[in-house]
Amino acid sequence: MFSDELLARFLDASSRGDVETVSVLMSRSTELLNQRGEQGWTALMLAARNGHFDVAKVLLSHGCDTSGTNRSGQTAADVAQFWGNLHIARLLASVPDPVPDLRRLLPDRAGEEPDTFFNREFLDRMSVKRSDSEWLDSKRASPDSVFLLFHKLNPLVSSGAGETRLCKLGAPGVQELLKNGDTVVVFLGVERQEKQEKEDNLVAWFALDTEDDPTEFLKTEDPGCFFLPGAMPGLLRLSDDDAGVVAQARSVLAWHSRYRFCPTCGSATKVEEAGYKRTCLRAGCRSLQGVHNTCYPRVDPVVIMLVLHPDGNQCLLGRKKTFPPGLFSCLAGFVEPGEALESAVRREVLEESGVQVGPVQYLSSQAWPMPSCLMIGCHCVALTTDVTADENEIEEARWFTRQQVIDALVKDKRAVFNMPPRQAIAHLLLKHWTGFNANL
Ligand SMILES: NC(=O)c1ccc[n+]([C@@H]2O[C@H](COP(=O)([O-])OP(=O)(O)OC[C@H]3O[C@@H](n4cnc5c(N)ncnc54)[C@H](O)[C@@H]3O)[C@@H](O)[C@H]2O)c1
Ligand SMILES: [Mg+2]
Ligand SMILES: [Mg+2]
Ligand SMILES: [Mg+2]
Ligand SMILES: [Zn+2]
Repeated sequence: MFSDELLARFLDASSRGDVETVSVLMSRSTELLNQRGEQGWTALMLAARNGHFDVAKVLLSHGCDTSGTNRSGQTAADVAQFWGNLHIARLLASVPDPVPDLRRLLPDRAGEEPDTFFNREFLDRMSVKRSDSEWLDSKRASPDSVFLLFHKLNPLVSSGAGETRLCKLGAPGVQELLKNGDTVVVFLGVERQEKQEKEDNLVAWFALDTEDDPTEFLKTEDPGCFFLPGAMPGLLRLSDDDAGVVAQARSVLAWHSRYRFCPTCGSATKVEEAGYKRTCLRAGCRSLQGVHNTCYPRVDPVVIMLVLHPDGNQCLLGRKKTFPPGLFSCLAGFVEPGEALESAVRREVLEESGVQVGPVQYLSSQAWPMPSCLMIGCHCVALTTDVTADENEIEEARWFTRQQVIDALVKDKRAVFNMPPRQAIAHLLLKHWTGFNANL
C-alpha cells in the first residue's frame, strides 16, 4: 500500500522530471506506477505533458500501462503529441500494446466452415410442417417415410464394410410402437431434393425411442441390426453422413425422456409441434403465459478452448480422471446464465487451470448430443503461465509444444500424449492451431 502523500510526491517528481525520486519511490511501492492523481492523470501522462523523456523511459521499463486515458480520453501518447513532445510520442508508439500483440498469436479463422462430425445435415427440418397435423399424419402412414428407432437413446444400426450405418425402418417396422399413444414420434425433416418436388413426394424422416426390452423386436428385423451400445464412444462409430441426424434425433428424444412433466408445476404435459414442444395440461399454469423456455427442447452451450501460451509455441491441455490413459484434450465448461462466451472461456480456464486468459477468438461450433450440448470452439491466449489444476475436475493440466501436438496428430512414436478423436471439436481446435492441413 501507499499513502496519498507518497502518491502526490511520485506524481510531482514525474511532472518535474526528477528521475531519481521517481525511481526511489517506485522501489518503495510498485503500485504507484499506474495510479492517478486528482486530475485523473498518471505519472506517464505528466511526464509526457512536460517532455520528460527519461522519466517516461523509467516508467515504461517498469511495465507502466500505456493504454489508460485521462478524463479527456487522451492516452499518454496523445498528450505527448498534443504538447509537441514528439520524441516521447515516438517512444510510446514503439511500445507494443500487450493485448494486440497477443492477438497476433491467434490462428487465422478457417476460410471454409469445417465439415465437423455431428454437424452434417442432409435433412431440411421444415419446421413450418410441425404444426400441419394432416400432412404429418399422411407422412407417418406413407410407405416412403423413414423411421429411426432408438432404445434408451441408442440408435438401431447395422455394421458392414467397415461402416456403422443407421437402420432405416418403414412404418410397418415400428407399427406396434406407433399404436402406443405414449410413444413420442419426432419429425426430423425431409430429404433435400435436387429439384423442387411436390410436397407429396418428399421423403419424411421420424425418430422414436423405446424403453421396452427390444429382444423380440430384433428377432423380427434384419439379424445384422443392433442398438449401438453406450453413447460414448459408441456414437463416434457412426458414419459421418448419419452422425448429424442422430445428433438431432437423440437430443430431442433425450429431452422427452427427461422432461415428461411440466418443470413449472409438475403436471402432465402433451406433445405438440411434431415433438418440438411439450405443453402443460393444467389450465392456468405459468408456463402457458408468454414464451416459456421449459416448453422447448434444451440446448446447453459449452465453451471449449485451446489456450495458447504467450510465447506462441505451446498450448494448454488437460486430462479428466475419466479419460482413457494418455489422452489430453482442450479445457471445456458449461456457459452459465448471464454470461458472455468470452467470460465463460476466461472463467472456466481460470477455474480449471489457474491460468488467466486475454484475447478470445471463436472458430466454430459442434452439436454434441450427450445429451444436447452445443460445443463452442475457441482459441484464446494466456496472460499468465503457472498452472494449478482444479483437482476436482482435472487430473492434470500442462503446456505442450506445437511439435508435441504435431507428433500426437500424426501418431509419431515420439508422441507424448494421445489426441482427442477426430470426431471431437477439440481435435479440430488443435489441428487448426498447428496449421497442419494433411487429411489426418
Ligand atoms: N466435443 C468435444 O471435444 C468435448 C470435449 C470436452 C467436453 N465435451 C462436453 O462438454 C461438456 C461440458 O464440459 P465439462 O464437463 O468440462 O463442464 P464443466 O467444466 O462446466 O464441469 C462440469 C460440471 O458442471 C456442472 N454443470 C453446470 N451446468 C451444467 C449443465 N447444464 N449440465 C450438466 N452439468 C452442468 C456439473 O456439476 C458438472 O459436473 C461435457 O459434459 C462433455 O460432454 C465435449
Ligand atoms: Mg470442464
Ligand atoms: Mg469446469
Ligand atoms: Mg463449469
Ligand atoms: Zn405446468
